[in-house]
Amino acid sequence: MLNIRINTPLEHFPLSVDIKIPGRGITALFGPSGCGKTSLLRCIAGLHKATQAHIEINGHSWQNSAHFVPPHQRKVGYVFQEASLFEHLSVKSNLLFAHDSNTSGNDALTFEEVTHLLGIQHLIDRMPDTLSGGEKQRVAIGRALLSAPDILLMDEPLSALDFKSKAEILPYFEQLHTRLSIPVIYVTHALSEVESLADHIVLMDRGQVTAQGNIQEIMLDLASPLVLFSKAGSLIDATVTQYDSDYDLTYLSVDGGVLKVPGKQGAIGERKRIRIGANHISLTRSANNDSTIINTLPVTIEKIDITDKAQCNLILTLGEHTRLLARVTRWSTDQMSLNVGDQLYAQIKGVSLVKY
Ligand SMILES: Nc1ncnc2c1ncn2[C@@H]1O[C@H](COP(=O)(O)OP(=O)(O)OP(=O)(O)O)[C@@H](O)[C@H]1O
Repeated sequence: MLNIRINTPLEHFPLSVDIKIPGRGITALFGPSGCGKTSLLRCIAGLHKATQAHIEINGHSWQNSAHFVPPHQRKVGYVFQEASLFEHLSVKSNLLFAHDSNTSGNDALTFEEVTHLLGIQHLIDRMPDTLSGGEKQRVAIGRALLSAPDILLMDEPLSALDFKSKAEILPYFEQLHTRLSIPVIYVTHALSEVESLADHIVLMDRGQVTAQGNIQEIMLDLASPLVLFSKAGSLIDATVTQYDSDYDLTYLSVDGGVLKVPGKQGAIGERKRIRIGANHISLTRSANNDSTIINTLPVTIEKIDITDKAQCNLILTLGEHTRLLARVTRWSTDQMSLNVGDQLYAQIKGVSLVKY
């Protein structure tokens, strides 16, 4: 567990945060440009000495009013936008540069594990200038991990990469996600990265935290800024149960029903995270089959929130414990006399798989 309380001036506003970050999993730090995300990472790493701070990781204090642990004594892996590899050293030498081989007692990853997880075994004899952007970034992540850090800080690690390299690197991040037993703080502007990688989220604006918590819950919190995004939606857990080769459809079991998605989407039993856009849900009172929409699930209205004159955000419960966000017009809410507690059918027009 990471406890961070910081109050320190920045150029235009103070950085004033009180955050608790779980001891494992990926926490996305998300917010507009200039809101203080990098400054927060620099304070955690000790690269910026906050005037008032209480930074504690796994019970060890890195900073409080009485002491300040210098950056080189903090076990931090730091990955930047641009992979800053030593150009005159081979990939292997880059990886071994800060390798701490005395840490085999704890849960640190070995050289073989890191190169395997990041798919860079075949690159170790190459020089950095022969690598693609995505490969360089994977090596930079490997180097950070091999220093056996207590925390991994990633500052927009994909933003300098083109679309193809991003798509290539994301599955490796996913692998890391399941294997790493240290907390990762991942700064990004891209909601799609948050949705596919994050377990937790800290939303920031002008140096302040506007929401923090489990990503699935924050996306459904009607008071959170994420709900107001035009691309607002819900993330739900699913398991692959069947593949229909006649129609090339994969069946995904979710709490409260089954969803069908086009194509072959993984092996039976594989767990997936799926996203359902709030604008992709229509509500009906009967489960009619008279539609081209293939996914219809029974839901109950838990909350209705009038967002503006035209639209309402609805929280729907599905199954035992799953909730969905739906955005409908205020006109239809009135026409259908929708009320909290109503049992309806959600016709789901688009389901996307966000986990690789
Ligand atoms: N060492 C510093 N001292 C004072 N102010 C700083 C310092 N470093 C950055 N700032 C200011 O703090 C604010 C936040 O900058 P920061 O780089 O932390 O934001 P960010 O959210 O990471 O932005 P981006 O997403 O564009 O990278 C900016 O106004 C910046 O000018």
